[in-house]
Amino acid sequence: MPTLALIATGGTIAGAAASATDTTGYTAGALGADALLAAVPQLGEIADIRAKQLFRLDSKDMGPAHWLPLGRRAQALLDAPDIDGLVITHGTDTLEETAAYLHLTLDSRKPVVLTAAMRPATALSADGPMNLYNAACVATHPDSAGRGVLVSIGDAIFAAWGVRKLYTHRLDAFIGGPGGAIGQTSPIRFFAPARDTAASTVAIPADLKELPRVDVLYVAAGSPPDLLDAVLTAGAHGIVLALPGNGSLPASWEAAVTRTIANGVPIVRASRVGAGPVSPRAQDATWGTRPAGDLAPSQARVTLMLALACGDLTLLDQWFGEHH
Ligand SMILES: NC(=O)C[C@H](N)C(=O)O
Repeated sequence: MPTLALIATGGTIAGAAASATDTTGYTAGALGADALLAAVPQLGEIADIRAKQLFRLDSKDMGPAHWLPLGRRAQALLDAPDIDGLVITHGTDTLEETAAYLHLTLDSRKPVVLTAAMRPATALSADGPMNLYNAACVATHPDSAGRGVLVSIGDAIFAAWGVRKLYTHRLDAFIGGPGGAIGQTSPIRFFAPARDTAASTVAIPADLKELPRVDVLYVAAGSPPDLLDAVLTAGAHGIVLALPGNGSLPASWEAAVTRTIANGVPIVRASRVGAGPVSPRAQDATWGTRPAGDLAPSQARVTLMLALACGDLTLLDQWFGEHH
């Protein structure tokens, strides 16, 4: 029987409310890893699971300060010869950021699967137990190896790269590139063959205490470019613009963006639209901007933080340009 490590970080999957019909007024992360496992005795049929409670957070309160220890803990478990795969339970709100961080920093061919839930564990028809079960099935499946970090939620499997939460309430809240499906007739099916994702991972400096600050600016119709000054004054080392449409930079922003990049602060063109890639434009060469490709602003920010942490912005051209 395979051995899986489970890292529990909180989220709605571990949420508890006062009543079974309350799906909004609950405390995320109230239940520990043992309670999550106890709710799914069937897990014992597919793996020997070793659980570790790392955080008990609503993922709205997670950030770079949590990614660093989570990543180090995950790497140590993946390096252990007696561990065959890793499942991480997480809140849905910032799951896409943690997934991107782990995807770019974990160095292992063993499966790593994040899972979450949209209803608290105490709810009628809670979705967490099935999601956890499915995540364990994915993490023990031979086809999951070498795919980088995966996300399993709502009977779907997503690659971490490009996954995003699109719906505030739906149980299948996430979208992403072609991943796979989990169903009754064909238990686990990946839509594309595995690719070697090892080439896209980076080794962050072992003594790194914090990731460089990168801010996301939401550019609404008529938003003034002096928003850039606000985040630069606050100490941003990089900026991601959540721009209208296909990462369309308003004419009124061009001079300030070009000047900011010339002063050594990289700027990424992402889109505030909920789905679809941002394509390269000829003007990127003039402005110095980089298009975010398949990544939402949230994941583009993580990627820029890591490139800055490694002191190598050329990593961005590889990361934004590729499907991982
Ligand atoms: N569905 C959820 O998990 C939402 C919750 N606020 C969290 O991200 O922790």
